Amino acid sequence: MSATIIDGKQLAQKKGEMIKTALERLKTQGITPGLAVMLVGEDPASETYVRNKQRACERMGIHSRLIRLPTTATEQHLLDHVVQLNEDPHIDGILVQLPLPVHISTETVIRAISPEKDVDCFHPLNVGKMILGETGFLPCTPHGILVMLKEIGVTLSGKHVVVVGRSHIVGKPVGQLLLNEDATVTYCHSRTENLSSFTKQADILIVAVGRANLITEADVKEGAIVIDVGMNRVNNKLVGDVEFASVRDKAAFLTPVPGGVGPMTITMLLENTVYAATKARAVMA
Ligand SMILES: Nc1nc(=O)c2c([nH]1)NC[C@@H]1CN(c3ccc(C(=O)N[C@@H](CCC(=O)O)C(=O)O)cc3)C=[N+]21
Repeated sequence: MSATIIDGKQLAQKKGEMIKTALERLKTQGITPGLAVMLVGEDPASETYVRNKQRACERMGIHSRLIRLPTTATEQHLLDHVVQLNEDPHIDGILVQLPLPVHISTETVIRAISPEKDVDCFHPLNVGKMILGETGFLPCTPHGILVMLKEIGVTLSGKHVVVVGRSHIVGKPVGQLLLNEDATVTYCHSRTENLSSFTKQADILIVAVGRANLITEADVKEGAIVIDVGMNRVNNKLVGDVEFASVRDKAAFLTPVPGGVGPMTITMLLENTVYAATKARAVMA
């Protein structure tokens, strides 16, 4: 069997059209949602991601503002900017690109972002609401994955989802989102013993570790759905955490890297920005 490749780029475009319609409606009410992105330092991967986010905003007609700070910026300096953005009526969403330099506390900076403008859904208040299944922001990458799974029409209720990785940005929240969809969720991570014995049980395998080719065909059940969240640069080429060529012959569905989860992440960020704007300005999108 050769897996159906889930085209994240195409799906992101399709969802993008819907967001565009909402934006046009907002425009007629004189509203242009605004997103502020803060980038500290010069990490080349972060530069690429931020550029992609900005381009997406431009394409959609979302006002975007990039705030660049040098690696040497102090935590207070960053916090001052966050406070300013919290109060800025033109800004509906604030995203602080991670990772931050080690001398800055990520936790402190994220807590400083107004929960109403937290389009990443990283603030503890929004994380809590998400876990409780309350309405509000959903984290971008996990939400993008959920949308992909819904698009292929899989029933999530009762399915065994195995998540490899427990980061605050992908692993932990994606498991919680799928738990809310009545999936049975197993978390694996760097300390898991006999990883393969778990991954082979997965109906849906989500890999978000950051290690090229960690998962091979031997780790996957025949007919599984495999979602690859990895972004690894190997010999100047972007590859995921899943060995694409071999897993493709065993899985029923597989997401590519690039062109899978990445583009969906950006589209969900735009959706959150529009959501923030409609909430803040008490209008219907
Ligand atoms: N506060 C914060 N929010 C984030 O959402 C966030 C972050 N920090 N730090 C880093 C990760 C990573 N991330 C990606 C987004 C898009 C692509 C993406 O568009 N990828 C393209 C390829 C990009 C390329 O060519 O390098 C693709 O997969 O097709 C990748 C990775 C968001 N993150």
